[in-house]
Amino acid sequence: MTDGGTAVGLRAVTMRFAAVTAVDGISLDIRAGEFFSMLGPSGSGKTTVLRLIAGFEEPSSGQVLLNGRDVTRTAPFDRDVNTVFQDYALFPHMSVRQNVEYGLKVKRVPRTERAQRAAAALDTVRLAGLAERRPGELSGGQRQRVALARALVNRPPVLLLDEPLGALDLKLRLEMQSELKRIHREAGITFVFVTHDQDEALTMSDRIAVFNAGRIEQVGTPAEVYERPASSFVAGFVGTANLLRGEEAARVFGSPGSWAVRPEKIRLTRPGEPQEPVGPDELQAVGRITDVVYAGAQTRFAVGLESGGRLLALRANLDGHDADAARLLGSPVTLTWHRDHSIALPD
Ligand SMILES: Nc1ncnc2c1ncn2[C@@H]1O[C@H](COP(=O)(O)OP(=O)(O)OP(=O)(O)O)[C@@H](O)[C@H]1O
Repeated sequence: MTDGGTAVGLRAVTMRFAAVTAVDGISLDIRAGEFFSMLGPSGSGKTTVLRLIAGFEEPSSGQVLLNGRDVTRTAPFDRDVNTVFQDYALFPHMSVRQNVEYGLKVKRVPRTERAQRAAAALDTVRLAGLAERRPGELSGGQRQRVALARALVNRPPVLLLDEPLGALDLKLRLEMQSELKRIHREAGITFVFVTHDQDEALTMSDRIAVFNAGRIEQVGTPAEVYERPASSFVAGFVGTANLLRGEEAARVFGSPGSWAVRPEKIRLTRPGEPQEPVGPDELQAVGRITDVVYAGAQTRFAVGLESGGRLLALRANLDGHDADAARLLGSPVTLTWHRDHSIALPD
């Protein structure tokens, strides 16, 4: 299934709810086998797009294609997709195994095959040992795995996941992120994953669509979206933008417009500190530290530039000296970065 064909296609899809345009003319191709994330702030239309793909909504205009077939007016149960929701929606009175088998039973799959497929799905999510428990006897992460197994047992070519990790605490969330990646690899099917968490999208996805107000601002690999954001919105939503505009930008970047540079690309040095030689392709700006945030592994410095504007710089806490970095407030500093890391933005 990783043949790179198109698993899901959207053609100029618009969805209006009374006065609200939730989805505004979106076109998109999701390739078979990819881990595709839809990332954006609350209300940007991600869930609505997922529901349009699942068939829970019919678009006001445009087309939805699954595996090349127009399914715009096809009922959800006639579409080759399964959805995993954030709230799991498990049956509390059934065992884990019964929950997983339920969909197959409805489809009248014979008992032996049902048992085999449920066992395989529970193996995939590493829950084989808990098959006879009820959902109430499981942790949040385990319940999420049951929900996944229940979808995987149908062997859908496309799995839709709506913030499936949203209810988990941070540690469990990180664990489930790598579990989901493994399951995606092993199942070899297309995952369409909705999240508002940029770290989650960056670490898990083959490609990301960044949503803003019902439109897609950029589709690209995590590195493309992070290193080469297509708009100020993307630069700000995925990572820290460090945006300068107009005259302030012109003085630092050498030409007007909107420019950004990622904080970790900036070298911060104080007068008297040993300086690496400044290369011909490096840009520099001078200013004073206006804020210091010690964050353990790294320290975040806000620097008010002499030429106007503010840039954030990150410094890895390599020698532990930043533990008392707050004393550096007000210190003059020089910021240096390679011009390849200057990002010109169209807006
Ligand atoms: N059934 C509905 N009736 C009316 N408005 C709706 C309906 N569903 C969604 N909307 C509106 O459409 C817009 C997009 O909603 P959607 O749920 O798709 O956003 P989202 O990006 O998934 O947000 P979140 O991350 O909060 O789930 C919002 O303004 C929302 O209020």
